[in-house]
Amino acid sequence: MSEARSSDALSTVEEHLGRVLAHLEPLADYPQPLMDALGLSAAEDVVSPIALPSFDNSAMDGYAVRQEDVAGASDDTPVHLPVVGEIGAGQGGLMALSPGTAAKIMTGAPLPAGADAVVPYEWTDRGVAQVRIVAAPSVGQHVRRAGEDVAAGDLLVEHGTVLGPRHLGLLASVGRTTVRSRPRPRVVILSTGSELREPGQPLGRDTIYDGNSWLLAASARAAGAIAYRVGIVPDEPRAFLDALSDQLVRADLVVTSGGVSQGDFDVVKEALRPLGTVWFGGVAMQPGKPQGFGTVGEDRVPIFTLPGNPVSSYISFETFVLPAIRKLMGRTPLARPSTRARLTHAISSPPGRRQFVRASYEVDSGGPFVSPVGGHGSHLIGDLANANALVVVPEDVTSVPAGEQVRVLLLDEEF
Ligand SMILES: Nc1nc2c(c(=O)[nH]1)N[C@H]1C(S)=C(S)[C@@H](COP(=O)(O)OP(=O)(O)OC[C@H]3O[C@@H](n4cnc5c(N)ncnc54)[C@H](O)[C@@H]3O)O[C@H]1N2
Ligand code: MOO
Repeated sequence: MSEARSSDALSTVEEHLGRVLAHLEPLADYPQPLMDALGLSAAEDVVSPIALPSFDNSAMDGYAVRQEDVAGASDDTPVHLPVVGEIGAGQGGLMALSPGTAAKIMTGAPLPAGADAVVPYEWTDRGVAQVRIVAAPSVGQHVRRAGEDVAAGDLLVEHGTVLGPRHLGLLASVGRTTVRSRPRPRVVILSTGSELREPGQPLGRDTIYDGNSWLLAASARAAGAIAYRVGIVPDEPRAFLDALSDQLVRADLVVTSGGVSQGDFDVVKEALRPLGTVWFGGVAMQPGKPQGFGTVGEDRVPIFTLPGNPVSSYISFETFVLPAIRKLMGRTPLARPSTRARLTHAISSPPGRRQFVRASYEVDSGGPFVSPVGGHGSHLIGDLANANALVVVPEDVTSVPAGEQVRVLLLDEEF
């Protein structure tokens, strides 16, 4: 962004999101230790270097046999075989089984050459020198064949897969120690406002606790980022710029809240405008109209300047910052997918603005339904905490009657 601009005309949500996404590229991938890759997007096709199982082995504790030696075994016609050895898991070497003999074998131990079945202990007298066998396995029974699960060269994890516990377990099982993936973006969060105090500190009559930096840091972490919550910066442009430049070294993204509307102490606007690299303007949405986005510092770190009202801040995060974090991480889809539900109570909405209505989403025998929670005020954080969804009312709609099917964003759903 080469110069600061602002305009009275509102951008649409899509225009602003486009403005944001155009400035972001996925972070460079590198091989990460398996545990660090949990929840990240794989940046390689992982092909198995080995087969699984990698050798024929026993599925039961019992005796390795040649099936033809025990084919007739029953309670009435038991078969007796000399026991020529014992093979535990992790032991085995290259032992071969001669015709007419059995070897004790434990679950997971390699099947000796010549053996083609395993008789479980339960079908025997568990003999040590000689074993009495009263039932016959079929050929191959209780044997786990090399390669029956995974063949060497199989594609294990496709590029773009979000790595979960089962993927990581599989990668470790084929001997991988790392997997190429995109790192978690480091998101620095700053709250501005001389009225703010840290939770735990005493409050005066004119001060409030800084809820936003926690709300935003938790949202960033929930989105998969590493969140650095810097906390409170007073309404002084110098202090804000100092705090910001201290943080840039560890930031892939900066998110501020407050100080971007029309007030006399709008510190973020005042401090960043002269840089000429941050756009400030209005977006046709409610809450969340005053927005800013651009880059700061030599490395052009992207910065979001979100409005200070807590609900505005949160909904701005959901609408713009969440897709940005997902783009940096190489995750798709970028935006939270929507679903549809029946609206239980009528709602009104300002013309020309996309409204995000806090709501509670449930499903009963009549299908999904959604009920507005609390009022419209952007300060109503108590109501926000009781919501699990946002009803999206389009810009050209000013009222929606009860019973209508509406578009809903489910806030706690993985995607
Ligand atoms: N004359 C106008 N006034 C306002 C307009 C407008 O268009 N014309 N827009 C309103 C809207 S909409 C919003 S949203 C807010 C955005 O204001 P700022 O981004 O400048 O935020 P502040 O003024 O700093 O704070 C607004 C409000 O939020 C509280 N706040 C701020 N930070 C925190 C925090 N970290 N934790 C909890 N609460 C916070 C702050 O105390 C204020 O009450 O502007 C409207 N005004
Ligand atoms: O847009 Mo403000 O964000 O309505 O409260």
